[in-house]
Amino acid sequence: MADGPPLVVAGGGIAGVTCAEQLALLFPSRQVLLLTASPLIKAVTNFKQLSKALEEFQVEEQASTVLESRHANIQVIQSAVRRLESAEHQLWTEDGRQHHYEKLCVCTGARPKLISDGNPYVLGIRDTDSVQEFQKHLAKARRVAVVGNGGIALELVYEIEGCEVIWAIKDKAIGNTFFDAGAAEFLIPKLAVEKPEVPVACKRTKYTTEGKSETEQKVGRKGEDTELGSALGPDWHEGLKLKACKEFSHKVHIETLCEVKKIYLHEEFKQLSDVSLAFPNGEDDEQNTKLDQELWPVYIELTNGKIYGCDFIVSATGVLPNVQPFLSGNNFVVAEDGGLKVDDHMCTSIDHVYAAGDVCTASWKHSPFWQQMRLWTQARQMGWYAAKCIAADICGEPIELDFCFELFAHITKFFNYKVVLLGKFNGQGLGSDHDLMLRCTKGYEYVKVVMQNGRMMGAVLIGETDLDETFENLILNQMDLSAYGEDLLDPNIDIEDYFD
Ligand SMILES: Cc1cc2nc3c(=O)[nH]c(=O)nc-3n(C[C@H](O)[C@H](O)[C@H](O)COP(=O)(O)OP(=O)(O)OC[C@H]3O[C@@H](n4cnc5c(N)ncnc54)[C@H](O)[C@@H]3O)c2cc1C
Ligand SMILES: NC(=O)C1=CN([C@@H]2O[C@H](COP(=O)(O)OP(=O)(O)OC[C@H]3O[C@@H](n4cnc5c(N)ncnc54)[C@H](OP(=O)(O)O)[C@@H]3O)[C@@H](O)[C@H]2O)C=CC1
Repeated sequence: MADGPPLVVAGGGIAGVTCAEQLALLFPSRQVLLLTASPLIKAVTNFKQLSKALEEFQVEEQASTVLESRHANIQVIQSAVRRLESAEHQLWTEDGRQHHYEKLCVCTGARPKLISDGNPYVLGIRDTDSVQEFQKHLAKARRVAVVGNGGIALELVYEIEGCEVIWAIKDKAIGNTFFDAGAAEFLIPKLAVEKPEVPVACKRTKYTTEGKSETEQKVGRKGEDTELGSALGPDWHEGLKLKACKEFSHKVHIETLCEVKKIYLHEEFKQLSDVSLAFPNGEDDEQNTKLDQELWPVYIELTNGKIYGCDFIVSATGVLPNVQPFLSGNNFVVAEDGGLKVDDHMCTSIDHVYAAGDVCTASWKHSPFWQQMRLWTQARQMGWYAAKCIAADICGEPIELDFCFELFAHITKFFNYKVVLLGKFNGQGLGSDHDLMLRCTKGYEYVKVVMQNGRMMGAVLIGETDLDETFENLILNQMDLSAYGEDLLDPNIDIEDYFD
């Protein structure tokens, strides 16, 4: 192996592992060091490009030895980075060791941004440990409050069974990070019906811990330290028991246009006089009255004046990039959302330090159809592209921004529907200067396209619409579609024949 300081990657999630693997392939005779706080790493397997922008892959939690056996030049050190001395090209890990680097890529992910830190009744969901904690609480729960209106909240309210859910959202409609009110309206009826036994199959990223015995999984988990593991991802809830003690499927009560004003532990709540508790769905039935005469472990007061008792609260309120060990003594430029700012070569503001995945904020001038969202797909793409940029820098070669940053494309599943989001799917950044076209068949599909000057800028496709690839092409080629008018979404016209 060649002499000289190694190429170092910090973080064993999708971004870090993809970056390390790509570096190992690009520089087979150089040492690549992967420093990670978590004992298990996340590897992408069975990667398939479904179309120009949509991709499918599986993610496996693996022991670090599996990665080392795949790449002889990768060494994994399970110890968190504690300090970076960028001027000296060196960093220190928790185990007291010092590591020199030629190039460093920071891929330390993010952690839940909780509405209340240190409250034992407020849980966040990020990694295997936090899910186990959640499951433990849920098993005995009668009522849980979910705060937030993004990906985790959408998944949880649908997946939780046998427990009342109070869902508190800031917005008028559910799922604000992914949907508009129309799509929300389409999805809501699913909360009133039983969950199907067999979830819909959908081509997209999938999360597995296959190939590991239960013992290995236990051994692999971190101990009592407070370090975060890698983020979970698609289908993390599949195979998990998210069922509480009651016999019903869903019982979700949504409180819109409100935030959390205060959280009381039951001792504090008992001291309050003159307060009355709210009932889910406003029902003052016998059962509810009986429930609310009991003491709850925790009470949540909303800005709309209502107070609900519950067993615990899930704060599904977004993430904060894990940047702390890198900031002190270094002049990183940090974006408003707390991420390390990176340019179109994934370079941070510090020489020879790159960043990728949830920890970074893409601060280049974006393509008109792309935006950053902290998602698995983007973590993989950024990790891969960061390695290419590092290689180009070492070899003194130019490199252009990768095509994957041309078009935002995300496949996921909500409420057991396949969901595809393309481009400016919510008219992001377009102001009022855009039109919407809709096609909706209740319980079957919801199609929305965002148009500007006759060109397609984005789309939301819920259900089996088969329009993914055609719309992806129409957004990318910016064809003038004015002449087609409403025909564009006419279900009796085979749109693919027009454009393929
Ligand atoms: C419950 C849940 C469901 C999700 N569902 C989806 C989904 O359906 N689709 C989708 O696209 N995305 C989903 N996401 C988001 C997706 O999981 C993340 O965007 C993605 O995993 C981020 O990858 P990453 O490598 O940047 O960070 P992470 O996966 O968070 O990995 C960060 C790594 O850095 C390590 N680390 C942290 N600090 C240090 C340190 N100081 N030194 C060394 N190592 C450190 C951690 O141990 C970890 O290994 C979901 C996230 C959650 C929490
Ligand atoms: N299927 C998928 O693709 C999934 C993706 N994920 C990803 O995992 C990460 C974590 O998910 P999640 O935590 O749901 O984050 P998201 O960013 O998806 O959503 C956070 C939500 O919480 C709201 N919020 C923020 N602060 C508060 C507050 N103080 N009070 C009330 N609401 C608040 C946000 O509103 P506002 O936007 O107005 O600030 C937003 O609705 C995200 O990157 C997400 O994209 C997670 C699950 C599934």
